[in-house]
Amino acid sequence: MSQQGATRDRIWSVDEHIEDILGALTPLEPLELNILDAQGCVLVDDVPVSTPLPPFDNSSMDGYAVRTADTEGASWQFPAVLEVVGDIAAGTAETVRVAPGQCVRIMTGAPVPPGAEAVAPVEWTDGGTGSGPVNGMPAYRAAPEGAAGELRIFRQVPQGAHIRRRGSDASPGEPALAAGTVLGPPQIALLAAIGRSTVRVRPRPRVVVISTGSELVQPGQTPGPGQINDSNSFALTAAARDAGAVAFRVGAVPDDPDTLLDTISDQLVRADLIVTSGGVSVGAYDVVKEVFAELGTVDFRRLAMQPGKPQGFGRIGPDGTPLCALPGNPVSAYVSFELFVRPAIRALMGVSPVRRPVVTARLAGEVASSPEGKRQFLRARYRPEQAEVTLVGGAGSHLVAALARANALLVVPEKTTSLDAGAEVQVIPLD
Ligand SMILES: Nc1nc2c(c(=O)[nH]1)N[C@H]1C(S)=C(S)[C@@H](COP(=O)(O)OP(=O)(O)OC[C@H]3O[C@@H](n4cnc5c(N)ncnc54)[C@H](O)[C@@H]3O)O[C@H]1N2
Ligand code: MOO
Repeated sequence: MSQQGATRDRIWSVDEHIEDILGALTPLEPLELNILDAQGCVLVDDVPVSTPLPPFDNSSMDGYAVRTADTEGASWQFPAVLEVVGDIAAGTAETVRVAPGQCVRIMTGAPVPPGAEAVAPVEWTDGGTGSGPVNGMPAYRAAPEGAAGELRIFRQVPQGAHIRRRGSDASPGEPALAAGTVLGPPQIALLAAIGRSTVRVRPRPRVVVISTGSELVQPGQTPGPGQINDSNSFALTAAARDAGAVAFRVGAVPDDPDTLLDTISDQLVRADLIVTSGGVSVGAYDVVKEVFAELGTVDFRRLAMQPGKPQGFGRIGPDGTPLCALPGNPVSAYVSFELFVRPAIRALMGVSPVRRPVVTARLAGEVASSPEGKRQFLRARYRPEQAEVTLVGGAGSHLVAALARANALLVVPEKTTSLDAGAEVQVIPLD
């Protein structure tokens, strides 16, 4: 057999294909992004705390800033009586000194005035009403007189009570976030809190999704005889977004080499990765294979898996943009995406682990037969509470309705040709 023939006849394992794809990719160059645009991205540099958090001593309660000695022994029968000498709202810059026998009305988040050592919540006081404890303060506009007058405090106020100290959450020089952190909402909160408006991250890859097939029409159009709706471009675009990419759905291109080449050439400018579906098998109109096999930079292989046997991966265009050519059957395209494209997107983002976790579960029902020598990915419903998994639909790679009812893939290893009910199996949850 010729060398070429040997390569053509070779069957590659799922793991070999994943490793070849990952080995060919390097994370995208970092970009300075607005912190919200950086959501889900990986931080490239350590971010130190640049400003103390909280930035100044402030009150954690709506109440009165006091000198603690003035409240010593205060009780319901013998309240401390203090003069209210000011009113500090959050955002106020001016400060009033609290002298012995005085207090200042203060709001949550407002700076603690000099002289004050603690805050008495308004509920510990008469709120200046001259009667018993109150539940809150009247609005300033309705009762501006609440900012002055006499206040009774019914409890002794401990030193430092209800004061959030400057720097008690984070101090300058401490690490705020380490390089490699994936920015979720709490991390974005911290960046904003320390005053960072932008941050250097590996950006989300821009993924262009193109489906191929002259039989395809777009949802909303009426399929003619022999035509079907293009579902892959939607599934793959959604899956790319789910994996963290910025995805562009180009839609369906007919099985015409020139149209496909023109379309892809137009898309290269906005693509870090191109994903195609269809046209990779052995038919006379398998346009993706026809176009890219000729260029020589995309390798088409058969894998020992079901669904998803025919696969292509390589580089195209002047910048060597990576391209994943997935098979057209809807379940094959989706499963291939989960196994190969999702890790590729995560590798480009610098996120780890790149692969979805695999869990062990008990099989409810049986797998009557599975092809020997192929790793089979059956659609399934996984119930984590019971660590149990049930098959959904059959093995056919056209079963898109069953796919929509599944939330996991059940992995049947290459050497396994059937599984008994109750068997311990490997499951890839998809959510
Ligand atoms: N003689 C052989 N025929 C086939 C083989 C083989 O080894 N020898 N492999 C089969 C396997 S396995 C697969 S998977 C498919 C892969 O085919 P292609 O990637 O070339 O895909 P198409 O032929 O274009 O389409 C296959 C199937 O999927 C439907 N399809 C395609 N695109 C979409 C879309 N965007 N949305 C919805 N459905 C789509 C298409 O209509 C076909 O029914 O080849 C087997 N054949
Ligand atoms: O590999 Mo195909 O994906 O079995 O239908």
